[in-house]
Amino acid sequence: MKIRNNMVRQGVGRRSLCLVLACLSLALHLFLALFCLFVLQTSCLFPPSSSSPSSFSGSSPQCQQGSSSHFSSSQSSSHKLPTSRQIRVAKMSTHINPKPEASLNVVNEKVKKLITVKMATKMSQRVNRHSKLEGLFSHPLYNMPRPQLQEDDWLLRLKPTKKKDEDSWKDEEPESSEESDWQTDSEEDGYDRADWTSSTETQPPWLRYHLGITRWELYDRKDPSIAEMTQQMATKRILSAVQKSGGTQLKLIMSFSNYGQALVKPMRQGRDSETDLNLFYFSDFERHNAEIAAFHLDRVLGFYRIPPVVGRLLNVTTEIRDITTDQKLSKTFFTSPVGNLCFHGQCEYYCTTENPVCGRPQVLEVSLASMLPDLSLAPRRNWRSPWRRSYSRTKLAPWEKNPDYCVTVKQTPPYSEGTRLVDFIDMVILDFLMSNMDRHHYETFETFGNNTFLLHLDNGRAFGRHSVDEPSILEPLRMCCRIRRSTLLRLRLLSLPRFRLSDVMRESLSQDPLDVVAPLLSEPHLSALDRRLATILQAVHTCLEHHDDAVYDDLQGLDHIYNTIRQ
Ligand SMILES: Nc1ncnc2c1ncn2[C@@H]1O[C@H](COP(=O)(O)OP(=O)(O)OP(=O)(O)O)[C@@H](O)[C@H]1O
Ligand SMILES: [Mn+2]
Repeated sequence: MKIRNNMVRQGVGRRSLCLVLACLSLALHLFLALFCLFVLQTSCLFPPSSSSPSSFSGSSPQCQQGSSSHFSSSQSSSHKLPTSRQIRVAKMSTHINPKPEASLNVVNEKVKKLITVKMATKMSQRVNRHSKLEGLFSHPLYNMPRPQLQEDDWLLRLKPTKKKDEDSWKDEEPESSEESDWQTDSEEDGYDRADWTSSTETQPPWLRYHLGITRWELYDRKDPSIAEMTQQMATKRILSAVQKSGGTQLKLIMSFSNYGQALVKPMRQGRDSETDLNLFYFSDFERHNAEIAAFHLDRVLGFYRIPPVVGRLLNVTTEIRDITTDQKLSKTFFTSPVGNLCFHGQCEYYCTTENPVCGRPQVLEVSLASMLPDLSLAPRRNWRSPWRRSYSRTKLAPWEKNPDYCVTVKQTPPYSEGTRLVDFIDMVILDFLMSNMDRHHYETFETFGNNTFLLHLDNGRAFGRHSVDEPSILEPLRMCCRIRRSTLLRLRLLSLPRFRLSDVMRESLSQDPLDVVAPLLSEPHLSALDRRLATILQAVHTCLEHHDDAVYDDLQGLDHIYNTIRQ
């Protein structure tokens, strides 16, 4: 009887425990469901704030409807007239493809949504933490007075609107100040309606970026258009994808509904796979994460000479195969033995079935670099680097045979005048830090003559190895012993624990949408940056011991800035 009572009591106790647990679990699920609903509703990317260096940070999120689900197979071209009436802060594109891969599309959209949610969480976490990057960018060395710009210091200028003479003005119907300078109503082919005027609020961010290019830099770090542009490249609907000719490896040009365009490089190998030591540098695959990291490094160094780059997850089916009008490209799609959608395109190197670019099963990581203004508007000059490498496996380049090579270079125009040599050394420093041996050429905007900054294009072969450094990249600095004072001071700043290059790079890269998939640079690559920075500073130190003119003083009259670093 006693035993039975005990059993009954135990039974009742267990049942009420189960009931409590069930209730708890129900409440928890309800809470989670409500929470998810809330997060998904508010999971828009944050609009950029002009005061913050963070690409996606800002005060309050803005949500908007995604663009229409209409697809077009027409190829964009630069002669088409522009679009987009308002600057939009787009949320991750949410179009639904009515075609067969609809279910896979839904999966991809979920991945994208997850990233958006994760990013929002990251942003809110970062607000509370001390930001080394913000500290760095608020330092006087990153806020130096900008040179007074003359009219011919701008790359592009808007044509002045025709001035009407006073009398005829009175006779005519006055024009609205809002009248568009560029108008299209080509919505039916997928492009936004264009209603742009000379007023910046009406222009899409990529146009404002182009209009902001000057003789001295590609963009102003504090210009909110830059963050808006990268955000749009990462999220906006893609209307066209075609192969880009030129260069050796596969690249695509993608066009967006607001007439913006990007140069796309796909992920071809694991982010952490180090380049085989037996490969010549020119045999290495390009890396999408190197293009992204190079943009961030150039910005952290205070150069602003790399077109803004951002990462994105693409759907190989709907965002490349289905929309391309490029016959050469479309012929090369195939499904791999494990069911991944692959393609290889047509180009000089690695465009073969043995070297495919593959989605998983169709999600592909890519880098998108903002396109520079069309060559017809802003022609560029291509310069051979005096320190270019030999493509031969046996021959040495001239600079490898002659220890006094720089003496000649210093006497040869354009290196004998202006800032060309120190600009070149800046590029050498960037390349040594990221171990880029592929700088055989560089470009400048023709209209600025010799007196301008150097574009640091094509960084796909950087960040290939973290375990070894490549001393030959630093040879121009060692041979010429010349460096800008402002560059040297920023390098010193970045070697201090308070800022530390690896820390600010980690933080800067965390702003990229792909960083939530996996860090864009692994820790060994980040530590390599600190190690290489120490090597550069040591090389400069050696120069300072032997040369009085090692430092090119670009801070004359700015002693207060110089003094803040010396202390
Ligand atoms: N952001 C950009 N906007 C416009 N043009 C660009 C941009 N980036 C690169 N280009 C142009 O495209 C050409 C090819 O690009 P890139 O050098 O990246 O390709 P690549 O295949 O790596 O070339 P290579 O094999 O010569 O190293 C460049 O020489 C440059 O003139
Ligand atoms: Mn290249």
